[in-house]
Amino acid sequence: MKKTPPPNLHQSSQSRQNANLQFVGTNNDAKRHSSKTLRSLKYAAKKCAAVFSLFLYGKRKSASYVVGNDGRKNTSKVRGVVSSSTDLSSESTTKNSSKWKFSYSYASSITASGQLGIGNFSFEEIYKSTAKFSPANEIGQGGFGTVYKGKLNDGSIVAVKRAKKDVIHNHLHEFKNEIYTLSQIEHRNLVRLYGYLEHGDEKIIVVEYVGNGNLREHLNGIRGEGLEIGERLDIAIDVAHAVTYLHMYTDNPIIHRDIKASNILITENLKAKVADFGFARLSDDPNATHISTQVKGTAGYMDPEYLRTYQLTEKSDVYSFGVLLVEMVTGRHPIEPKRPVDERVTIRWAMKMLKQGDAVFAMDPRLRRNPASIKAVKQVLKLALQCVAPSKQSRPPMKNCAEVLWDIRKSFRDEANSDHPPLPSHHSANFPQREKNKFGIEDDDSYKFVSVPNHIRS
Ligand SMILES: Nc1ncnc2c1ncn2[C@@H]1O[C@H](COP(=O)(O)OP(=O)(O)OP(=O)(O)O)[C@@H](O)[C@H]1O
Repeated sequence: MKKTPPPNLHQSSQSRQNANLQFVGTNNDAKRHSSKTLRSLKYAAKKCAAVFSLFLYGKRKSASYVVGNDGRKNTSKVRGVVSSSTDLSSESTTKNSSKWKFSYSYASSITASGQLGIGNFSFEEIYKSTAKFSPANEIGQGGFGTVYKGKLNDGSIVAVKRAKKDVIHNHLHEFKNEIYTLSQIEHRNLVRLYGYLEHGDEKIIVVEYVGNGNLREHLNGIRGEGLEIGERLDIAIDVAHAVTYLHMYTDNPIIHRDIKASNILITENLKAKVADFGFARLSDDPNATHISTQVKGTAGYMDPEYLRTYQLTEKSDVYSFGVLLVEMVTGRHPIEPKRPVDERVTIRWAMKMLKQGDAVFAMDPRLRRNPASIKAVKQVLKLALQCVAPSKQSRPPMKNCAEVLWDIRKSFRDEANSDHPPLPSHHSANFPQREKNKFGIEDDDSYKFVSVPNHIRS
C-alpha cells in the first residue's frame, strides 16, 4: 500500500494528456480499482523475477569500468559488474529477447490501467512527431541514446528517448529499468512516463517534456539569465522532495543512483523535475538495510562508501545530493581537471573554504553577493558537508535535507526582504542590464558587497 506523503510531497493527479497514447501510472481511479489485482500481479512477478535473476546471476563474471573526467555524459559513467544479490532485472537479461519480454510483461503488469504499455502508441506517430527523428528536434544526448522533442497528433508536446541501436544490448537493462521505475511513481518533481514502445530493434520511451533545459545548463549560464540564490534554493527543495518521495513514499524504496545536475530538468517556472531513472534500483524489501549491487552512477557524484562496499542505500543518493548542492552554490562541476590541484575536486575545495571561514570565496561568481545570500550559501555548504560525510550513518535522511533547505530558504527570504530592498527579479522588464566582467561573467553592483580576489573568480 502506498504510504501517505506529507503535504509538501504532493502527488500530482494531472490527467492524461493524449488519448492516443497508452499512459502509464497516471490514472488514480483506475489505480484504486485495480490495486488489489495489481498488488498480487506485482508480488508474483517480483518473485518470478528474483528467482530468474538468481538463475542468471550465476552467469555473471566480468568487470569493466569507463571513467570520464568531467562528470558529464556517457563518457563519465562508471560501470562495473560486481555482484547482485537482489537484482530484479540483471544485465544478463539484455542479450536475450525472450528475457526482455519477461521483464516487459513484468513492467506492464503494474501499469495503472492494467493494460499493456504499447496500446495505440504507434511507431509511425512517434516517427512523425519528431519529424522523422530530425536533428532539428534533438534536445539532448545521453548514455542511453538521443532525446527528441515530439509533437503528437493532438498537439501535445513530449520528450522521446530513443535508444542507440549500436548499444541497445548494453543499455536494454537501463531501458527496462527506466520504464519499470517510472511506471511506479507519480510526483510533481519527477518526470512522468507517458508510454513506451518496441518496434523491431527500436526501443523508445515517451516522457513528459520539460521545456527549460537542465540545471547544469542554467548553472553554465547558457539558459535563462542565471539563477539567483533564492531560485537555486527552490530547485534544491524540489529535488529533495522528489528524492524523499522515492526513498519514503513508494511501495518499496527507490534509489535513484544518478542524481546530478544534468538529470534535473527545469520548467519554464523554474520548478525542478528529476529525470533519468535508467540506473534506479528498487529495494525488494522495504526493511532491508541495503542492496548489494553493481556499481553505477556518474563520476564525481558517487558515494565512496558504495564504491568500496557495493552496498547501495538511500544514503548514496544523499551523498550525490550533497555534491549537487555544492555544484549549485559554487557553479562548478563536481570535478574540474583544469583547476589547480587543490581545487579539482569541488566538494573538497568548497569544504576547505567553509572550514577556513572563506565560504564566500567558494560562491558562484554569477550570484549577487549580499549578506542574506552569503549566509544562505554558507548554510547550504554546511548541509552539503553532512550529506557527503564519509559514512552513511553520519549523513542525514533526504527528508531532513528538505526540511533544512526549507528553513534556509525561509530565513533567506525574511532577511532579503527586511534588511535590503527586494532583489530585482531578472524576469522583470526593469532588471538592469549586467555587464560582463573580464572573466566573461555578468557583473553587477552586488559584487561590491564583498571583494573577491581575482584568482577565486577566474
Ligand atoms: N523529458 C525531457 N524533457 C526535456 N529535455 C529532456 C528530457 N529528458 C532529457 N532531456 C534532455 O536531454 C539530455 C539527455 O538526457 P538523458 O537522460 O538521455 O541523458 P543524461 O542524463 O544527460 O546523460 P546520461 O544518460 O549519460 O546520464 C538531458 O540532459 C536533457 O537536457
